[in-house]
Amino acid sequence: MIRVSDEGRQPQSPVACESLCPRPPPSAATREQKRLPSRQGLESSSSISSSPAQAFAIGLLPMGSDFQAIPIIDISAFLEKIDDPRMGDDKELLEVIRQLDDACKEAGFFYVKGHGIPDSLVKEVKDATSKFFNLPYEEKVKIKMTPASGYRGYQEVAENVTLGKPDMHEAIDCYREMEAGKYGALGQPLEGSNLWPDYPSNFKVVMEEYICLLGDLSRKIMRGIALALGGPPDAFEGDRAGDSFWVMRLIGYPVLSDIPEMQRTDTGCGAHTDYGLLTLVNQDDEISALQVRNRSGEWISAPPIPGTFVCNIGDMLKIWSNGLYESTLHRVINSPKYRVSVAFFYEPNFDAAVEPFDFCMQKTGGTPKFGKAVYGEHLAGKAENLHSAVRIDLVDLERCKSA
Ligand SMILES: N=C(N)NCCCC[C@H](N)C(=O)O
Ligand SMILES: O=C(O)CCC(=O)C(=O)O
Ligand SMILES: [Fe+2]
Repeated sequence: MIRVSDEGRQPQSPVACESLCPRPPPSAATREQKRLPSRQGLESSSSISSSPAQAFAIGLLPMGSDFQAIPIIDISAFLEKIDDPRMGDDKELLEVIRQLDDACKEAGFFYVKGHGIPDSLVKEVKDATSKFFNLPYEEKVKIKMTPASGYRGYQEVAENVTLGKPDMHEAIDCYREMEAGKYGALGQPLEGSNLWPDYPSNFKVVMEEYICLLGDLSRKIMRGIALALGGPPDAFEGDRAGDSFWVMRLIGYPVLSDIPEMQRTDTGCGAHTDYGLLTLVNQDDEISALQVRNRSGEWISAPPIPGTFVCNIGDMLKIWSNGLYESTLHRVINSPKYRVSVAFFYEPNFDAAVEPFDFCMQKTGGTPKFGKAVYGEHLAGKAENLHSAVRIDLVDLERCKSA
């Protein structure tokens, strides 16, 4: 494990971030770039090639594939330009957008490198997470997640359930904080302040800085995805995800032998799709346990690659793209060593109405493949299922214990 000092650090804010640091409204110049780069530009950049990957981009092959590995995309050139109104004819930017389009169509998963988040911060986040999970149980439950905490805080092993089966991980869940009453009865169950542990002492500062930077990085990647879909760069801004109801899960996967036998199941996290727009996973550097399912039903490994985040598409992007992009099933297998992973979910606005974009419908037969969803309803449905399942499992466990 990398040694990181616990000294309090001040969040540096090189960029303005939603919900933690106020962002200035987009300038007139930014607003004007709507139609750039042109779809023509994108399509001609794809159609000159005949490789299978590029054929996906122009719709010659059926969507999805039996991918055997997750593509890696270097976004460094793209990051510098994606907020620049003159980006329209930039070749490097168009190339990254083409790669994003291929990856979203083929796998729904990709690694990003050259993302600009300092390596030291990426490590510090994992290190603080691992220090917290190393604490005795009594310490960890001081920030226990309950309905009263707005489902924010610490969940112990087996409390999270996927498809009725307890997951072999512990976690801290954080959500974007919202003003009481802002989203009425729908938002009320998730109202509350995030619960931060006292130890390690830099925990809150490090996490808030990280959330701020990952929110901005995600917004930029979503501008690229909007262009890849053939839409305006700000398609996911404003009412859609301009006020993202982000989620962060700090996760620890113990080795099976450290879990009481009667509690054990065979997965760290059962097969699922993510709920929102885009997930960025900061994986343990050493352990390969994340797996992604391809169209043939094979589980393809997404091993850690230092200096990258694993990105994947959520259910709401599948709807907005009218199925052009899929939210791919993935799972985490039990690992031979304690594994830490930090997932940042960049989600739509809590009250975003999600329905297929016209520009995506035009590419997919002209009719909507999905009905309209409200993101907060989708999320509340998930949370409700998870938590009713938790109660049932705990009752069962108590029964086992007393039998
Ligand atoms: N916000 C997200 N995506 N959280 C990821 C957890 C997914 C697993 C969960 N047990 C489930 O069944 O959904
Ligand atoms: O632990 C991981 O690598 C991924 C976790 C995940 O898929 C999730 O929390 O949604
Ligand atoms: Fe996931």
